Amino acid sequence: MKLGQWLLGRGEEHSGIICGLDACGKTTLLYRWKLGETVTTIPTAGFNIETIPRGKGWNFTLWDLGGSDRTRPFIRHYLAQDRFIIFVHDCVDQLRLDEQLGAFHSCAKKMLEVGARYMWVIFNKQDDLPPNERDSTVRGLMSRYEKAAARYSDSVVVRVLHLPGLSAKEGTQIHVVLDDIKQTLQDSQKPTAKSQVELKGLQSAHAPSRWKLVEQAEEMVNADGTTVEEFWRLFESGQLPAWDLYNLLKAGYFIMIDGFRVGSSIFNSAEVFIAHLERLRGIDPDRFPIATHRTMAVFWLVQLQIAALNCRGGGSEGKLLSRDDFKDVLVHSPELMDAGLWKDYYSKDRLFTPEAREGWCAPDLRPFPSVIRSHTPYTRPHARPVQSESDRLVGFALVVVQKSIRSKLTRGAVVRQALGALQSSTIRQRASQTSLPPYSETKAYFWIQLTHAALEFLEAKRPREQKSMTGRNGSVQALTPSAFKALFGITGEEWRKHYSQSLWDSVGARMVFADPDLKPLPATIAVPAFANVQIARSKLADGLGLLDSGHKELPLTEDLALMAEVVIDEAELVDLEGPDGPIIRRDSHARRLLRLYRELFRDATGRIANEDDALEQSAQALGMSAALDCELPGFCISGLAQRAFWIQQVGVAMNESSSASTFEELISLNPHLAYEQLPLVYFSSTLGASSEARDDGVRPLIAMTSTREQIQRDAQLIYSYHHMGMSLGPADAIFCLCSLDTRVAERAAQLWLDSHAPHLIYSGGSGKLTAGRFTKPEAEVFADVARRMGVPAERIVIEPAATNTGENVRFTHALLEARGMRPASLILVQKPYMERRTYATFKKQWPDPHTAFTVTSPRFDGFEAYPDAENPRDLVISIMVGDLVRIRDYPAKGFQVEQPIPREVWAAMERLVAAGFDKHLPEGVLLQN
Ligand SMILES: Nc1nc2c(ncn2[C@@H]2O[C@H](COP(=O)(O)OP(=O)(O)OP(=O)(O)O)[C@@H](O)[C@H]2O)c(=O)[nH]1
Ligand SMILES: [Mg+2]
Repeated sequence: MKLGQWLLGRGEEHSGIICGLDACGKTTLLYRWKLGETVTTIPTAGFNIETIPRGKGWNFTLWDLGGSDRTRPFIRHYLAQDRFIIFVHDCVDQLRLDEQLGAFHSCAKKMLEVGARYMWVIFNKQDDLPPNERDSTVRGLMSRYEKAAARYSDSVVVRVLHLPGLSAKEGTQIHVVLDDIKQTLQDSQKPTAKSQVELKGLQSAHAPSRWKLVEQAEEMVNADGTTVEEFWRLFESGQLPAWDLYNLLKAGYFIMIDGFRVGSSIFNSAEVFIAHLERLRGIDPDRFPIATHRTMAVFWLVQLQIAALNCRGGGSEGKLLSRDDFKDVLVHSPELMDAGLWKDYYSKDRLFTPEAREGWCAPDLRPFPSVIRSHTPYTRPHARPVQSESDRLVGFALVVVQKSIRSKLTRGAVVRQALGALQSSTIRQRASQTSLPPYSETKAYFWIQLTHAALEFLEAKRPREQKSMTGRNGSVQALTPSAFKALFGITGEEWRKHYSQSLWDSVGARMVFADPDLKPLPATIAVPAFANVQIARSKLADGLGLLDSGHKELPLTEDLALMAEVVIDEAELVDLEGPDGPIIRRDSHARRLLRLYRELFRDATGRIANEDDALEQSAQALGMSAALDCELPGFCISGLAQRAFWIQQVGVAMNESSSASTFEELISLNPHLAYEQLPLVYFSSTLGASSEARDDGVRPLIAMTSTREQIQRDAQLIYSYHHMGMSLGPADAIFCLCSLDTRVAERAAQLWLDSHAPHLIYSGGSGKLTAGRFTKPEAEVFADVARRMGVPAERIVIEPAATNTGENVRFTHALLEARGMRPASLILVQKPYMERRTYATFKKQWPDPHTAFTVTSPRFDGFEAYPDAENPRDLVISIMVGDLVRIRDYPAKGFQVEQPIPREVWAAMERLVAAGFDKHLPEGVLLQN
């Protein structure tokens, strides 16, 4: 790639951002350049953008950023490595000199962050200075800025321009500014020895070129012929032909997907990943040298997670992600092929510390990207079908009017917010979608007015009909844009009755609302023919059907921006009481968000104490949501899953927006938070509403499959494995292993009553589970059951001391020996899911090698039928899981004979452990099979 292209982006496009405090003259300057005249300006709520030709293929695209405190932080969305800044200083505004310099510093810092190179500082409104002071004032200011700029001179070129008399209003000297910019950029394109060195330096500061990575990713993917199963087998057995980044990512991806499916957090998946790496290192430390590094493991899994979600966002909406998708994900996010990707987030000093190895450390350079961001339309410009301008504006107007009807704010306030939101989002989207027409205040306002007139008609004039027309709740809130358009027969050409084409499209009408030149705007619009009502009703039903199916797209950027504005304004009123209670509803989203925000900062005023604190806190919030051991008192969102979701979202947003120091800033930088139905973008509605989501809490960010079903399937699989299903013949004795479950006692007694054997042995003292619940040894409780069922006491042998299966064997064998009993065959009776372990233990430990064993248990119709009040489902699953691990590990210790464990059974166990059924694992166990 050519140096110039690299510096300035593709082709000859040169983009810059005009910055400076409010009212310093940015908009005036922009339109002086664009139109050659002075326009009447209002404070810019969002942005203006214009393209200004500068001779022979040189075009400047200039962004004019509103200078208010509220809009200034938005610069981070627009500044890029290849964009320059024109910083406008207002010479007249001497009271705010320090504030102006402060704004300059924050621009320079943002440039450092993104690696932008050039900034121009100009001094505006010199026409307003007394002529005799002009020169000295400007020179004084210049030296202040030059000094300030020196701090950044290593990375940023700041050109402080001396242009006597510069005035945007009068147009004096302003063209020299663009000339200087052009000249400087042209010069910088001529490769000099120095700039090549700089280029090299900058590139290695991090990041191989994206093309290289794309190439590498594609090469690896094309060369990879192994099937998913084959790969996993090779990985598990330590036989992968190469242990490179690609295979590492692939293994990490598989583990992440497995974790996702069972709802375990990235942190848990990282543990599984680490355990695998340790295992491989155990197999062959030379081939698999990667040592445990928890932060690094989490880092890569987070990157894979984001890549997976991005890829999913790119097309296969709603489809479950699986191991098979790895190649797609990688090609979609080739940056994963950059082994130094972590350098964007961590300094070496932070990453290579014992703490980062042992535990998880938050990144110190830049927070991880939030997953949601990649779903927002402005980074995913093609996510939505391209709409016509009128469709887009009608849809927007509908949201605005619906909001204004519901909101406590005045209609004027909502509309003002809406226009600002629309303006900035239009401009933002135009950056990636050049076909989008520019923002026009007149057009936007026209459609709002028209929509308002229509809804006014529905809402006020004809309440009864309105109900039948708008369906559900009889509320205009339920109207979808298509239903609305059908209902009123809106074609998108309505403006023609009111405006001439030339006024409609004029630059002036874009800037400020222009009164119609043909006919005044309507106050209300009547519903046309009845037929339209029918169409509308069916379209509305469609819309509602969609709503019910749960999965949602994130709304358009402008809708989000408006929602954000409303949340911000409502939040300001949250603490106010009106005559009939709080002004803002108790269950309003704004109230919840504000509360969560305050909780997360643990600071009643909602201000960040300092940046480190904020980072620490949001890192904690992430951890909290992962571990879900956090309860927010009074945070009234139904269900832990929802709560965890919002903690995660707000936490990530806080982590990301370190520049936001207030709730207001946080929300305007992260407007998606204002969308109440955000969880539905991730959760399917069924899962979100399920009782597990309410009660259990932990769920993956996206719902891959119902976790309950998966747990059910896995539990059944392990249950069936443990249950050996042997057929029974006559034997010398029935040997019952006692526990909490007296149904086992009954089964054994029944076998005796059915004459399977002359003797009935009960063995068991008090185990972990029965201690404190039975007042006497298990064997005695069990024997009581048998006696009640009619087994004579003299046929019952009681061994009341054993606390585990090994002791059952030894103690009972000794007891029988003492009585001179040497059974040649035993029927072992146990709980269904402990058959196999019991059998394997007796086979190994029973001192008489000639004794034959069969094993049985009470009958149940599958796993679901087994749990009861005394043996609750979750406990049983945990025990089954623990026993499966013992079946693997105990032969090596000499406790049991070997039993083969099918792979799918083991995998089911791992999923259950990841889902939290790990309470009965043997101590210090490693789960790799
Ligand atoms: N005397 C004088 N006034 C100017 C000059 N440039 C702009 N103004 C005036 O300053 C006021 C603010 O100008 P704008 O262009 O709207 O300022 P802005 O920087 O875009 O302000 P925001 O959009 O609020 O950030 C207007 O009244 C302009 O007429 C100038 O060169 N000289
Ligand atoms: Mg402006």
